Amino acid sequence: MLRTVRTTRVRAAAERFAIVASRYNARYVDSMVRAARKALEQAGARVELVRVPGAYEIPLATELLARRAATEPASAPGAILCLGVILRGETVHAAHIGEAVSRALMEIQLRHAIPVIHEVLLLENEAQAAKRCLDPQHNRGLEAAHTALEMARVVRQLRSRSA
Ligand SMILES: Nc1c(NC[C@H](O)[C@H](O)[C@H](O)CO)[nH]c(=O)[nH]c1=O
Ligand SMILES: CC(=O)[C@@H](O)COP(=O)(O)O
Repeated sequence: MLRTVRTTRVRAAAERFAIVASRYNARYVDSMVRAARKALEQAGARVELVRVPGAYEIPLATELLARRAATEPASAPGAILCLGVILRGETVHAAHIGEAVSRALMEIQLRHAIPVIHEVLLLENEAQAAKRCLDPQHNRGLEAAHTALEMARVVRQLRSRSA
């Protein structure tokens, strides 16, 4: 008897990534968001975008996304991309924000074992921002997407080895 075997190709669920991006200096941050989102979606990923007022608010949204991943594994992102632009002004406020955000993002990454991609840029002036956010050759949002894709793979591989 001829038996037909029907193979069902089950598409792996599209990998998820989250982007947390500040609205401050939106001309530059939005360009990074567009580049990151395009690269991730071209890689077949689904992207959740969370916008916050300024760079200083990025860590809280990142922490809440990481906590949700712990209680809802299906929502766990392969990585969280943090995008922002901090421009130095007349005071040390910019440096304080940059230092606090960098420390917080590293703590979140290690506490939750979720890659947190840090592209919250502390810059001297708009020329530096234009080069890193508007120039396709140097767009740090694209860099963030590539790093996110690679780190998601690294974490998957390490977890499968220890399983
Ligand atoms: N000056 C910039 C800020 N300042 C705002 C802070 O991020 C924060 O929203 C405020 O201190 C209230 O908590 N934010 C940026 O992202 N970039 C800047 O250049
Ligand atoms: C990083 C900022 O918040 C920036 O706008 C602060 O500017 P200033 O140091 O001139 O108050």
